[in-house]
Amino acid sequence: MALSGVRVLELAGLAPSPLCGMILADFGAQVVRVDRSPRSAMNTDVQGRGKRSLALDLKQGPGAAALRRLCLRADVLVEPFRHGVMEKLGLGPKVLLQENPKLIYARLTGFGQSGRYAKSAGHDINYLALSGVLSKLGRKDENPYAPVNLLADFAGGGVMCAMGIIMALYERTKSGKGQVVDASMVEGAAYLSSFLWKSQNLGLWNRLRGENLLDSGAPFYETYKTLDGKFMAVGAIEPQFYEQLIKGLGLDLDKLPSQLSFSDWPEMKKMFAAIFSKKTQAKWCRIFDGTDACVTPVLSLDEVALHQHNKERGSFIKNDQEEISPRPSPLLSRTPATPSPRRDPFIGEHTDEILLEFGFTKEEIAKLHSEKVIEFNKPKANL
Ligand SMILES: C[C@H](CCC[C@@H](C)[C@H]1CC[C@H]2[C@@H]3[C@H](O)C[C@@H]4C[C@H](O)CC[C@]4(C)[C@H]3C[C@H](O)[C@]12C)C(=O)SCCNC(=O)CCNC(=O)[C@H](O)C(C)(C)COP(=O)(O)OP(=O)(O)OC[C@H]1O[C@@H](n2cnc3c(N)ncnc32)[C@H](O)[C@@H]1OP(=O)(O)O
Repeated sequence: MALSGVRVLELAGLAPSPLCGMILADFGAQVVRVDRSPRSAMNTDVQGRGKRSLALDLKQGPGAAALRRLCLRADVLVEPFRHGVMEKLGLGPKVLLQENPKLIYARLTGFGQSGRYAKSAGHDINYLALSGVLSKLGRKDENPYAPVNLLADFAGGGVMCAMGIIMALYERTKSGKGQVVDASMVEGAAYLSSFLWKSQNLGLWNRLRGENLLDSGAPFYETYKTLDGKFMAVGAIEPQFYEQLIKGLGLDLDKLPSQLSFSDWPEMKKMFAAIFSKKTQAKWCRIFDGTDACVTPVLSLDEVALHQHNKERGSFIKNDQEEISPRPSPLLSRTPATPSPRRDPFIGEHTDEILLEFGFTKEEIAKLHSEKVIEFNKPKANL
C-alpha cells in the first residue's frame, strides 16, 4: 500500500483527527492511537479502522517521557488539542523535533497555532462561521445552516491535515527533514471554498443566500420530494442537460421562461415540485437513468450500498462485524488502500505489543504499568 512503513502516532481526539488517522491507516500506515486511561476516558473514536491503541497517561512525567521515546521512532505525530496543551506537557514541536528532526508534527486544530482564538474552544460550526463559508449555506430567508460537521471537521480538517502530512512525507524524501503541519480548520474550510472566492466575478453569488445558482436558488439545482416521500436530486446546469430534464418532466421548453430568468425561479420550483410529487422515486429513476438530465435519487445510508452503480464499483465495504462503510477513496490503480476488516480497537488493547515494538523492554513496560502510567485492556476471549 502507498503508505506502508510509515509509523504514525495519533493522539486521541474528537472527530477530525480520527478521520486523518483512519485515512493514513487505510492507505497502509501503521497507526497507533494514543489514548487516555480507559478508566478516565470514553472512546470517542468511531473511525478507528486499522489502528491499534496504546493507553498512556501523558500527565505523568514517565508518560510524557514515554511519548518522547515513541516519537524517536515515529514518522508522524498527529495532535488534536488546542494550542498550548502539548507545550504544557513538555511535548511541543521544539522538543520533539530536536530529538527527532525527521518527525512530521501535525497539529490539527480549529483556529490554528496563533491568533487570538488559538487557545479557545470551538467546534465545526464555529470554524465554518469564521471561514466565511457558513454565511453562504442555507435556504432563502432562513438562518445559515451547517451541513452536519462535514465541512470544517472533516473536509477542511481531517482531510487537509492528511494531505499536509503526505506532502511533508514526500518533501522529507528530498530534504531528510521533518516539519510542523499547522492544520487550522478555519483555514482548511476557507481554502476548500476557493471556488466561492474565485467565482465571485462571474456573478454566481450576487444575490442573497438561497437565491443563487448553486445554493438552492435555482429550480434546476434542487431536491424534490417524490410520491413515496423520498427525494430526487436535480443538477441540470448546462442548457443541453437542462433540456433533458425538461423533457423527462414532460414539459415543453418553448413554453417555459428562459432557464436563467432569476425572477421566474420561485414559480418554476413550485412547478417542478408539483410534477416530482406525482411519481415515486423508482419511477423517476426509470425515467432519468441513462439520460444526461443530471437527475439522481437521494439515497439513504441504508440504500447506497444496494444501488446498482455503487455495487458495480464496490464503493461500499463490509467488515468482520458485517458493518458497511465507504471504501477508501481515491482508488489507486497499483497500490489501492486495503482497509482492515477488523473491528476498531478498544482503548489500551495493544499497549504492551506497541511498546515492545518501539523498543521498550518487558521490565520497563511492567514498571510503567505498576505506576499506572499505561493500561492494558485485552478483550476477554469469547469462549
Ligand atoms: C462537532 C464535532 C464534535 C462531535 C463529536 C461527537 C461526534 C462525539 C463527542 C462525544 C462522543 C460520544 C461520547 O464519547 C459518548 C459515547 C462514547 C462511545 O464510545 C461512542 C458513542 C458516544 C455517544 C460518543 C459518540 C460521538 O463520538 C460523540 C458524540 C467537532 O467539531 S470536533 C472538533 C473539535 N475541535 C478540535 O478538535 C480542535 C482542536 N481541539 C480543541 O480545540 C479542544 O481539544 C476541544 C475540542 C475544544 C476540547 O477541549 P478540551 O478542553 O476538552 O481539550 P484540550 O484543551 O484540547 O486539552 C486536552 C486535555 O486532555 C489532556 N490529555 C490529552 N491526552 C491525554 C492523555 N493521553 N493522558 C492524559 N491527559 C491527556 C491534555 O493534557 C489536556 O489537559 P489540560 O486541559 O489539563 O491541558
